[in-house]
Amino acid sequence: MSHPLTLEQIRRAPKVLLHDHLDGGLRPATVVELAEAVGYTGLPATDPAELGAWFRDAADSGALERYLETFTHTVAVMQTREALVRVAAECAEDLAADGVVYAEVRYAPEQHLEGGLNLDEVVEAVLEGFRVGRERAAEQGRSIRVGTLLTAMRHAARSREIAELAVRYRDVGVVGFDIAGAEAGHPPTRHLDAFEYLRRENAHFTIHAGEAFGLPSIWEAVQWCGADRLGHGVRIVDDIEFAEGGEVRMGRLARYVRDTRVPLEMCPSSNVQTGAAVSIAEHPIGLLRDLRFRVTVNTDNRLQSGTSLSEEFAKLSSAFGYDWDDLQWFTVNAMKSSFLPFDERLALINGRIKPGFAQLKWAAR
Ligand SMILES: O=c1[nH]cnc2c1ncn2[C@H]1C[C@H](O)[C@@H](CO)O1
Ligand SMILES: [Zn+2]
Repeated sequence: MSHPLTLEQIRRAPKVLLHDHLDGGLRPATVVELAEAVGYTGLPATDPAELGAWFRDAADSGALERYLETFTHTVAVMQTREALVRVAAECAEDLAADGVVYAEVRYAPEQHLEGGLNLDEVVEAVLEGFRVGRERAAEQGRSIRVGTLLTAMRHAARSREIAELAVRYRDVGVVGFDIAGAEAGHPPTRHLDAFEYLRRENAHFTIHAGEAFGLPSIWEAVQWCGADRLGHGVRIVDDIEFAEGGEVRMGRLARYVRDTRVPLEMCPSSNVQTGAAVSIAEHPIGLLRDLRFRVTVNTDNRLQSGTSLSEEFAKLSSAFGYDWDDLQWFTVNAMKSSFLPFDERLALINGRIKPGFAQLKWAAR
């Protein structure tokens, strides 16, 4: 096995992030300051370092439902325009500092109405925040592009409304739609109306599926709802068997997902925390990459996992011996799978990703 790449090396690579939650990526210090500003007294700690540790521990629960409870605190402090602008601006800055050149960041507008904002005002505040963050990153010599995905919560009943919101803002920074939240008991077909509407509108969407629930959820997302991508999708391995002698046998759904190049937005650390994977070393990403599924690497929730995209890649590089070629493969997969227009995807692949990796590989000779 070759030497694993170091975190510092990986930070320099031009990376692409497709699955990152805005309300799962706040800086701990910002949570503390915003809570103080809005009079939220429910935080489990007010020291930023302690609070960061609390989020990681609490999210380390082994169950998605418990993991999701931690969002009560971040969502509570994201109820004003100022808070949303600040959180989005810092998100863009933090991703750019980590070497991310293109990101799709998601959040659920319906969760940010408690302070009196309406859905459009929420979307506009977040778009403004990304604009501010992008400018600040540019001033520091880092260029990042951020697209937004609007999420509907799968236990709620506002998905059609949120899908319409995503279409309304699609020319000004919103690039797609998603559903998230507790998966078991909330199948994607409950939101079929929203997905059919989006398809009629030629719009893009991804669905969290195959994380806390298995193949039926993935099958519904792909075959009934028409998802362009799968959030996680890790349980697709339930449709892959090893015969004696090591021969791999894939079921029809696994073959369909691989053969039609359905992108899998894999989030290794998050999966270990929610129990969707046993450990990073045993994460199905190793097998799925070997079988040439269209795998991408993502953070999910940087706060809850105490991670960054570079750290996710560093962990994978240690566990699986991934080198620059592998990282470039994951990155090009992600860029190809983004919801940007094709010519813009190509421009990022040829103008930033390939030259960036070529330079790193040249320096490592
Ligand atoms: O990994 C996840 N699975 C399902 N739902 C999730 C995950 N990470 C975050 N969420 C939820 C909690 C957030 O409040 C919401 C919108 O970002 O999405
Ligand atoms: Zn997620």
